Amino acid sequence: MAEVLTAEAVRDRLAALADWTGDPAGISRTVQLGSFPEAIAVVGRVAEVAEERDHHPDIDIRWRTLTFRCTTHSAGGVTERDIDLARRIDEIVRSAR
Ligand SMILES: C[C@H](O)[C@H](O)[C@H]1CNC2=NC(N)=NC(=O)C2=N1
Repeated sequence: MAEVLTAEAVRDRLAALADWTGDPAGISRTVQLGSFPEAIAVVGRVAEVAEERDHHPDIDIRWRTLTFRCTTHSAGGVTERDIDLARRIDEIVRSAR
C-alpha cells in the first residue's frame, strides 16, 4: 500500500503544483470553468482517469466552480498516487480552457 507523505514531502511536491494547497491530510485545487456544462465535462474526464487508476478524488461542484481534493482514503493521507492524480487533473483542466 502507498505510504502517506511527510509534511516536508507534501510541501516539496506542492512547489511543482502551483494551483494546489494542502498538507499530509489532503491536497486541493479550486478551478472555475466557463460554464456549468464545461465544468461537468471536466468532471467526466477526471472520472475516466480516476476509474482507470482506481483512485478517485473528492469533487465539489458549485455551478461552474469545481474543487478537487486528493487523499488516499485507505492510507489515511496524501500519497504519491494523489500527487500523480493532481498532475493529471491539471492537464485535463489546462486542455479544457
Ligand atoms: C477497492 C478499491 O481499490 C478502493 O476502494 C479504492 C478506490 N478509490 C480510491 N480512491 C482514493 N482516493 N482513495 C482510496 O483509498 C481508494 N480506494
